[in-house]
Amino acid sequence: MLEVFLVSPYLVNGCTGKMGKAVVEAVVSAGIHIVPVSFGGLKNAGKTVQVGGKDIQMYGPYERERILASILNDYPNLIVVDYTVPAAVNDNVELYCKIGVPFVMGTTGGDRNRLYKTVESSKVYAVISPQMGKQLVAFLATMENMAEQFPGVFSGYTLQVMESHQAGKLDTSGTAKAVISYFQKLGVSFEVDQVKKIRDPKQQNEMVGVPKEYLSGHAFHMYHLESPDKTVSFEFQHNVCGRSIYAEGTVDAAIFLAKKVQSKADKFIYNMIDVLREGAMR
Ligand SMILES: NC(=O)C1=CN([C@@H]2O[C@H](COP(=O)(O)OP(=O)(O)OC[C@H]3O[C@@H](n4cnc5c(N)ncnc54)[C@H](O)[C@@H]3O)[C@@H](O)[C@H]2O)C=CC1
Ligand SMILES: O=C(O)C1=N[C@H](C(=O)O)C[C@H](O)C1
Repeated sequence: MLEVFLVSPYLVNGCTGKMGKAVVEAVVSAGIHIVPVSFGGLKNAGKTVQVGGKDIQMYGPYERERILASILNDYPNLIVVDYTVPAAVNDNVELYCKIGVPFVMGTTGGDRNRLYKTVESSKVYAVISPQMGKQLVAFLATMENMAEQFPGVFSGYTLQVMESHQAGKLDTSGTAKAVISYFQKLGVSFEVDQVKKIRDPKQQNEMVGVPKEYLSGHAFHMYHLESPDKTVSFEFQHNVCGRSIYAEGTVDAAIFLAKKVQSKADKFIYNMIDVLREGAMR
């Protein structure tokens, strides 16, 4: 039987940011309709900006409820994509849940426990993940499997974590936090505040090896494990330059979510491992 699937229009919040722009461009090139509205910070409120060849009307923190409700009325299949800032995560999720609009949350940080509680009590469909890149999601899934199958296998090992991102990144890597949670299940004693964050472009280029052209948009991660007697060590690295891997994954997440909404799936909250497992990443 042929699958009947209505392509949903997407509204991308934070569309003037690095990820917001990359996602709008990926959505446009996938031939999906962009709703020409976006919620951002105060700086752009009231402005019309050009992103991905579209004129997009920006709104600040005020009037958001009225605007989003009216957009959902005009576009009942709407999917919201959020790439804003950690400080906006919880307010945004509360708004999406209040209005009842399905959303993809790519923004990291904020109070993650509160975020999940809000979504759980609202029965709004959502994909929430600090990492949208297909191969990186597969790495997270592998770590999750190892932690489930061999809990405690790295007990006594010491862990060092380094992450380097563009100077403007406000929080500690959400991906590193996820990986650390798996290492904790594997028996390693390590807290997120022990992560070495590198935000200085000179150090990033000279010490970490980030190419100069990607200093303004990169995500390099290194995890080094060592046995108590220092005779055994492990190192995991994932280094990403640019934004396209996440933008493509976000489009996959939004298409996946639209299908879940339209099929009235029993489960409401998904992560990218769910999207990958269902074969929904191109
Ligand atoms: N899930 C994933 O795979 C990825 C997640 N990210 C996350 O996405 C988020 C955004 O990253 P970038 O685009 O690099 O940041 P950015 O700083 O380039 O963009 C942030 C955007 O948020 C807007 N903004 C500022 N204050 C706001 C507010 N109060 N409400 C709504 N919008 C506001 C800014 O105007 C800007 O458009 C970060 O949390 C980052 O960690 C980034 C890359 C991949
Ligand atoms: O801010 C970024 O750039 C990134 N954020 C995500 C995170 O915090 O894990 C994903 C990737 O590291 C890029």
